[in-house]
Amino acid sequence: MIKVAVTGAAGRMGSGIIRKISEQDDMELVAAIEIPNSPLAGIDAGEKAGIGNIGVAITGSEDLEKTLKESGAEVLVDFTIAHAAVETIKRAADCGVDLVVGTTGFTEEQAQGNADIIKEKNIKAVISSNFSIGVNVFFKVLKDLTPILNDFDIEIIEAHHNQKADAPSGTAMTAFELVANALERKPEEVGVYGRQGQVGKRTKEEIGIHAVRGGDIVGDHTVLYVGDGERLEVKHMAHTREVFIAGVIRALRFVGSAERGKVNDMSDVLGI
Ligand SMILES: NC(=O)C1=CN([C@@H]2O[C@H](COP(=O)(O)OP(=O)(O)OC[C@H]3O[C@@H](n4cnc5c(N)ncnc54)[C@H](O)[C@@H]3O)[C@@H](O)[C@H]2O)C=CC1
Ligand SMILES: O=C(O)C1=N[C@H](C(=O)O)C[C@H](O)C1
Repeated sequence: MIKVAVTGAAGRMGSGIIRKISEQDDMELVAAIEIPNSPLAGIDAGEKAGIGNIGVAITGSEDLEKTLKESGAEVLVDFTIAHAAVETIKRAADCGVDLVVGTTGFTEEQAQGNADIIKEKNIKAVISSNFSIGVNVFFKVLKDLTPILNDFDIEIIEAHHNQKADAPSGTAMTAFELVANALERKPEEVGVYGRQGQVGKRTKEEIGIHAVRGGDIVGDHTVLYVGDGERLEVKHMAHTREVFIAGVIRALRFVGSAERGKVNDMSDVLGI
C-alpha cells in the first residue's frame, strides 16, 4: 500500500485526487491537509470530496510535520499555490517524505530551490506542470517539430478557467522553455508576454506567450508556427481534470522507484 498525504485537499485537484485514490487497491489516503488553521480542520476529507466518510480528518498545514509523522505518509501530493508549495516541499523533504507536485506558478528561483532541496534531502520526486498524457506527448512533438520550423514565428496561447491564480500557465511556460531550448535561444531574452501599446515590429527571435481566462475552460494550449503563406498549429485541449488526476495516480505508482535526489517529470513516469 502506498500511503499518501494530499495538500490542497479541498481544492479542485486535491478533492479529485482524494476521490481517485479511494478507488485504488494499492494506495491509501492517510492525511488530507489544508491551509494553516483551516476552518475545514476536523471535517472528514471524503465528506468534503463527496465520497462519504473515509476516516481521514482534514488538518491545517501548521501541523504538517506532526501529521506526516503520525500518519506514516510515504508520499505527499501537492496541488496548492506556488508560495505555499515551496514551504510544503521543504517541510515534507525534511521529514523524508517523497513528493508528487503539480502546483504551477513557481518563479525560476523557487523552482531551483525546490530542485536543490530534493537533491540535498535525497528524496524521490515527480514535479510536472501538466500530468495529462496528451500534454506530455504535445511537449515531445514540440521538441521534435521546433528545430525543423526554426525560421517560423512562434507564439504560444493558453486558455483556462476564471479561478486560475497564475498566468501564464505552468504548461505554457514549460512549452516556451522547450521551444526556446530547441532553438538555442535564451528564454530570459526571447519571451514576450501579452503585447500592448507601441511595441514595434516583432523580432525573428521573440516567442509570444498569451493567457486567456474565462468560465470553466479546463486547460487549452496552442503553439502557432507562422511562416509566410502558411501556419501550423499544435493544440491540446483538456476536457476534464480527470486527465490530470489519472496522471497523478501513475506518478504515485512510479515515485517509489524514481531516481532519488532529482526532479523527475512526467516523461520519466511515461517513459517517453
Ligand atoms: N500539473 C497539473 O497537471 C495541474 C496543475 N494544477 C495546478 O495545481 C494548483 C491547484 O489548482 P486547483 O486545484 O485548481 O486550485 P484550488 O484553488 O481549487 O485548490 C488549491 C487548494 O490549496 C489549498 N492551499 C493553499 N495553501 C495551502 C497550504 N499551505 N497547505 C495546504 N493547502 C493549501 C487551498 O485552500 C485550496 O483548497 C495550481 O497551481 C494549478 O495551476 C492544476 C491542474 C493540473
Ligand atoms: O490551474 C489549472 O487548472 C491548470 N494548471 C496547470 C497549468 O498551469 O499548466 C495545468 C492545467 O492546464 C490546468
